[in-house]
Amino acid sequence: MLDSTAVPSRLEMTDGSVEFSGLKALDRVSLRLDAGEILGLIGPNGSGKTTMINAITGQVPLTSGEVRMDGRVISGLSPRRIALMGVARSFQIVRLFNNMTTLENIETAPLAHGESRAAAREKTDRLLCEFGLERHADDLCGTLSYGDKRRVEIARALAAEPKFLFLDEPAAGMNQAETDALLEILRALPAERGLGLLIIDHDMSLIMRLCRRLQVLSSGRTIAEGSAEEVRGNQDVIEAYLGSGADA
Ligand SMILES: Nc1ncnc2c1ncn2[C@@H]1O[C@H](COP(=O)(O)OP(=O)(O)OP(=O)(O)O)[C@@H](O)[C@H]1O
Repeated sequence: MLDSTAVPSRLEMTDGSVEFSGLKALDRVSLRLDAGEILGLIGPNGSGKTTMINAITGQVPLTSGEVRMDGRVISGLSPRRIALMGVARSFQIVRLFNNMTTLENIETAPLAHGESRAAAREKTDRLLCEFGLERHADDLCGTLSYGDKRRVEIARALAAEPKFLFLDEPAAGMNQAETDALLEILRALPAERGLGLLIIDHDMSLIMRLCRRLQVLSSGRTIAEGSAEEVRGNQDVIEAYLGSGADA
């Protein structure tokens, strides 16, 4: 049970900038994510979405600005430290240990967090069941379908019991039935686990079905924030997507 009197965790980037050899991938962007909510981060190709996740999780350094978790500055810490503090992610391109089984891949997360083998195994078994992966428990991850690999990656991220989870195109490569099943799991996570979920996706129907609040990036800047309806009707958003030639 969640303690309803506890102040929910909050992750905040304030005026974050990231430069790559002079290119401003992020330009003074602020973002807030509270435990218990799902935020959709959208924008045309190259608008800075993945860089935003990389900056918060410590994979790329901020040129200026800061990231705080519950008031404590975490920018500048190593990705491992940030992960241990409760910020987990999946990658646009799945990163699993292909020569390890599904069970072993998921189990690495609680073991890396210092849990006993028995506790790690119990947690892994529950996640295998929740994600419908039991029949693949002993299969090497390299042999799984792309959709199954994505599910293993998300299950592994959850096995670390994060406070915040960032998913970069979680349903990429899944068919409609798999996508729908994943959506049901994702939708329940904030309430069930009290975590804050940030989802990046180009699939607007997925984003609209999952997220109450959206933030839109274009050329490294925030151009709109609000509900799906507010964002959809925003002129800057329409122009950004038209300019990129992508579907809004
Ligand atoms: N490691 C890097 N080195 C140099 N430039 C980079 C690097 N990572 C990203 N960029 C550039 O930064 C900008 C933002 O890229 P980013 O991947 O964050 O965008 P995105 O919104 O996630 O795009 P997509 O929707 O295509 O995944 C792009 O111009 C990209 O080419």
